[in-house]
Amino acid sequence: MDYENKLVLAPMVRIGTLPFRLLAAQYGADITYGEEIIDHKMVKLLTQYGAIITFEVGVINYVLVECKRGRNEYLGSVDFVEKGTNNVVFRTCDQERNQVVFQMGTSDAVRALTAAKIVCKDVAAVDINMGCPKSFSVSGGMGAALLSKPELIHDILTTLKRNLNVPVTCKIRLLKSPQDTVELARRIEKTGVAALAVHGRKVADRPRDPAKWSEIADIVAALSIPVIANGDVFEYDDFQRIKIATGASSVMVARGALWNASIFSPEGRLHWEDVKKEYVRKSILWDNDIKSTKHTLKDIIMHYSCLELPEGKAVNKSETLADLAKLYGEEKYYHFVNENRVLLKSIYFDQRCHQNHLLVKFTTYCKHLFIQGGFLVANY
Ligand SMILES: Cc1cc2nc3c(=O)[nH]c(=O)nc-3n(C[C@H](O)[C@H](O)[C@H](O)COP(=O)(O)O)c2cc1C
Repeated sequence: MDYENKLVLAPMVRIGTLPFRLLAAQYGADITYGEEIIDHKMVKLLTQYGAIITFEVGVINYVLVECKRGRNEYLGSVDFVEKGTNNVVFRTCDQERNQVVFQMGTSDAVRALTAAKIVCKDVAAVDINMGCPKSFSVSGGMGAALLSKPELIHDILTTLKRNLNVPVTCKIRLLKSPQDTVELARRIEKTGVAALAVHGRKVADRPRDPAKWSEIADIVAALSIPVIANGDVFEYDDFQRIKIATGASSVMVARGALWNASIFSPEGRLHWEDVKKEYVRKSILWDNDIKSTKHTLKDIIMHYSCLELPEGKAVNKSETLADLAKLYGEEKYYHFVNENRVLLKSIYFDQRCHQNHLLVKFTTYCKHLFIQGGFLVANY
């Protein structure tokens, strides 16, 4: 993975699922971070039987339950599914294999490595979130809590770096003084990370406080690894502005992309209503989780309009992707995608039963063009 001159979609909880990442990539994002996933979601210690590894802690026998990786033949995706609940914790696909970053929340090197090993063959890089100020993260010793524990940072990053074959990075916030941030960044660089993303705000700062690009510049000047600058990029021209102001190798954008993912397009932004519709179609195509789809739509609507208006209320009331398809006039598309999924899956399985590998390969290829390409379906 190359971190020079890249436009990067920032990690965003409940937003950065597969459809949103592909949307950003379609408009020009080079690297797309997934939403933060807590390592506990990938690996669990349970006091029950029937799992992969058992070991003793004190007098109790624990089992390590890992998320199961599988190809979803319906969608053409790779799913990591929580055992027991069958909830999809992380969904990706071959199309984004070389640009998707798996971001993780962790407070423990061994657990982080166990979780990262489950996904590392399907992603371009693994990143550790060291900036989240939310109490859920900090109280669990994750996110911004790590910023005051350089030994633990070192432990986590070196453990991942030594044992994974993909680049390892982390994303930090600014510390109280520029000197402290630079010192921490230097320690992080020594762990061998491939790049460092810096959100130019301090832990106590609010999103409305201006990002401190000059303090990102101090870090860039002190390091030789690529720095990814993040904070207050709202227009395409801001990519260049922040690069010049900080000297950073690459630029990461969160809210600017959430509100209009076509921010990455050098040809200029599309109308947000069109981008939103494209997001709905991609959510249908990849059978995105309804809660996350609604959450993303509500964030977009709140920015441009108001949730109390009819569209916002209708999104709130929607219970399924079919409801959203109806709301956005995408019913034909919804039925087309779902009917053809069933058809392609049945051909695929039929042929697999006959063990005709060439036919299976051909059908998989057609399916790839047909379903994953999205454009064929989207133009329907
Ligand atoms: C809705 C939302 C969710 C976020 N979730 C994450 C996350 O999962 N991991 C993370 O490191 N930062 C997360 N952030 C922080 C952003 O990645 C980014 O650092 C911050 O918003 C500053 O960038 P911006 O000024 O371009 O918005 C989130 C931000 C937003 C707005």
